Amino acid sequence: MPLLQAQALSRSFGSTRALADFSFSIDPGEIVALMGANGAGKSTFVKIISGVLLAESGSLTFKGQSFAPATPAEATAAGIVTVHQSTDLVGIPGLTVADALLLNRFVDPRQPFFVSRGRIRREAQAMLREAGFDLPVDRDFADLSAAERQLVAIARGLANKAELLILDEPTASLSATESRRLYATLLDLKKRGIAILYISHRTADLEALADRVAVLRGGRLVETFKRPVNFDAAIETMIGRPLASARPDARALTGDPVLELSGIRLLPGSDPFDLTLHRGEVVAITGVLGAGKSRLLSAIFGNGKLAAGEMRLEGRPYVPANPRRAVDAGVAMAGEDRHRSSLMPAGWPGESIAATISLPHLHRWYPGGLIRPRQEREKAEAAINRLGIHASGPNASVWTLSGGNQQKVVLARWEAEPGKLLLLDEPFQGVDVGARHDIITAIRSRSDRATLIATSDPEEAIEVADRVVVMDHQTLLPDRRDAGASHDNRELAR
Ligand SMILES: Nc1ncnc2c1ncn2[C@@H]1O[C@H](COP(=O)(O)OP(=O)(O)OP(=O)(O)O)[C@@H](O)[C@H]1O
Repeated sequence: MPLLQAQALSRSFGSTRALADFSFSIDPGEIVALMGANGAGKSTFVKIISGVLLAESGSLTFKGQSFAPATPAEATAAGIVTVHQSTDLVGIPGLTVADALLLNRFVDPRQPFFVSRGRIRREAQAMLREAGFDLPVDRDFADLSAAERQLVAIARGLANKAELLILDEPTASLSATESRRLYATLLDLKKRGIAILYISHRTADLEALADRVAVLRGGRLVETFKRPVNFDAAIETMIGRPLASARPDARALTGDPVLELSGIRLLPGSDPFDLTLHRGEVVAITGVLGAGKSRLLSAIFGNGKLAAGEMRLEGRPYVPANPRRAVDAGVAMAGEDRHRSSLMPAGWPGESIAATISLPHLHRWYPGGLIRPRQEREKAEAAINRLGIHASGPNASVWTLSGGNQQKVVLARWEAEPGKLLLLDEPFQGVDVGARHDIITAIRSRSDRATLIATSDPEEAIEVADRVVVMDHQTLLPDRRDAGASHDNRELAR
């Protein structure tokens, strides 16, 4: 008997059919992946089975019983646990691993939880033992790696007696090593009969884990692929057309130097390094979380100071006092955290796609301070077509878009603009394979600027860049620091 069965589920938002006649089932101990372009309806399905949204029609059964959770608490009580990325707890000072594990209990008004530290530690240790994870309960939660935080979130879910675990892009910010650790844990849970519904745009994840891959397009289930999955065919089914060769040839470095970094120390004690970016070139920096990738990009963008070293932009000394100065000098950046740094809050006047795209350009496009809505709309329409943004139009709120489509709007701000240097920090988080390919093609077609991309995914680095450099402990790895040699870093990046 299937653990969960969905029959002809449908759900619309205004004129958008997010899910249409969607039927699906998953057995105990099975890992099924949902694959679909941005906006295909994956999250909508997950929200219906986890009690966040109601379907307009269709039905669900769970363990043979009819099932229609009206709240997330109801779904969790039945054994359906959704693991969200647990980065949100990082900002709470003094929170230990034990606290993070038992957090739901502290805030549950029906079950006040006034207990000693000793009991909190013991309960947390029991939860970790039960999950089979080895984590120190007294460590500061903020000091954990992204993979460890993910494990805390899973252990919390399992303590709720999960029978179906839903993971939405759990590896989005994990390095290859951290991802492999997570795979081993998930395969172990599978052996124990727990079913896992897995959403990811990384084919490496699906290759390692999925018994079946269910492909969605336009809210419908179009095809299910069994292991061993032919991913080329699955991707073609997902985007509805063949994907041209995904790995562009690396090009020779013929352009002039655009950015020259010499003797850079990111922190006072870290090792110095040099790096030169040439016009027309795309360079990717990869490395584990905390290696210093974001710190370097931020410093180049005028956010945060270098401990030592010199930067030159087109041959001239470059010392940006702040991001505004960096933009004026021809440097643009799309940051890692789209929610905090890139989108206007819902309900603000600037939350439309058109306004989001034009916001940072206002002082250049409208020197007189005049907003020209028509121009703004045209820019947005062009971006919607170019990047395949799934939206009702340029005036749609960015908050009604699926995660991957929000990310495309953030990229659209700079991707087609003139400039000397484009900095992208984890630019493809949540972006589907088809769209990523189109964006990479657009980025690589620019011969007038250099692009520096930070990504935790070595495969992505190899796919996008002419050169891959590896960062660790706030420095670029020795012997591979600059031009020429760096092609070999493809090997190293793996
Ligand atoms: N609250 C909402 N209001 C309006 N439209 C919505 C809302 N939630 C989802 N949609 C629309 O429903 C469609 C499906 O969205 P969904 O989030 O399920 O896609 P997804 O497959 O999870 O995409 P992604 O890979 O980008 O996360 C999209 O077109 C989205 O814009």
